[in-house]
Amino acid sequence: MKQAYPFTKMHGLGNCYIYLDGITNDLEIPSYAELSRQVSDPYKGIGSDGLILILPSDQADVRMRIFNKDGSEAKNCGNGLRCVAKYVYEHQLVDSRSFTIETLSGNKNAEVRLNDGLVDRVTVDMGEPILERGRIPVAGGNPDQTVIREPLEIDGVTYTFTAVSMGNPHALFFVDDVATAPIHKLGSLLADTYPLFPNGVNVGFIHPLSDHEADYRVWERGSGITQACGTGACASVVAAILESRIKKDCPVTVHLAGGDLSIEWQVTTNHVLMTGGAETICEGIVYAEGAGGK
Ligand SMILES: N[C@H](CCC[C@H](N)C(=O)O)C(=O)O
Repeated sequence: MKQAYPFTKMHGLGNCYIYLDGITNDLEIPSYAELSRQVSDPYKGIGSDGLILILPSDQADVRMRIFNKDGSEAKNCGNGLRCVAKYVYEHQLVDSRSFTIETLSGNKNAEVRLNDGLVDRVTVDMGEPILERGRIPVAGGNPDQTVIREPLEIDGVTYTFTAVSMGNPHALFFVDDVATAPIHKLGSLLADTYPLFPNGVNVGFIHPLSDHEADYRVWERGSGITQACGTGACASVVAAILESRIKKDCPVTVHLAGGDLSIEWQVTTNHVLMTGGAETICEGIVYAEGAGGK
């Protein structure tokens, strides 16, 4: 039996999700994975990169769960966190401009900036990057070591990548021009079922332009090419610093297809700060199977 659920469609630099507010409304949905596949479909659904749930939390001010277009659940989502922060502030679900959001990769501190009473920019402390091979994870090798400039041969061509997790895994390939990056070839091969990445991987391409600027494009695990990836922008700056291509501890403007993010890997805290916009596109009602979500 289908039930009607209020939704809000939001985007962070064009990385759009369907948001369901499980604080204000009772969500009884048998499968969030199936709902994500349904709402993400541009023809039979609403059209998005996935589904994000805003839920009560017993360890933070609110909780975020994020499902990719294919229904897989991820542990973090930078663009999603900024949109969740905008939503919960503007709907008075939090009572301060600074608050915490629980994710499967830990609690994240968010701070919103207002313009005429609405949130126009959000800074999220994305926490410390995870660099150990076994925790990213990347298969093989020494699980305690980092993965920096690792060779990967595909069809007779040797690529090199650096791997970073922001709670979700990223493989970063450095290129001379993101417009000619092998995003389809490597993204479609590596993102979801390649043995080297047991949990899949978000495949990113970064072109450092200076110590303070970089171009970045992404093929996301579970969603394919998206306009932007917040965790990926964080991971790309970390990878560029690990490869000594840019200096640590200064904000880097990362140019993504859908817009810019400011990313800073702080020396003092070892945390990565992400600052950028969040937009509300529309609100509506989606009809989905009801009863008992998980
Ligand atoms: N596809 C990602 C989740 C969404 C991350 C991205 N949209 C962001 O803004 O960080 C994964 O499976 O790890």
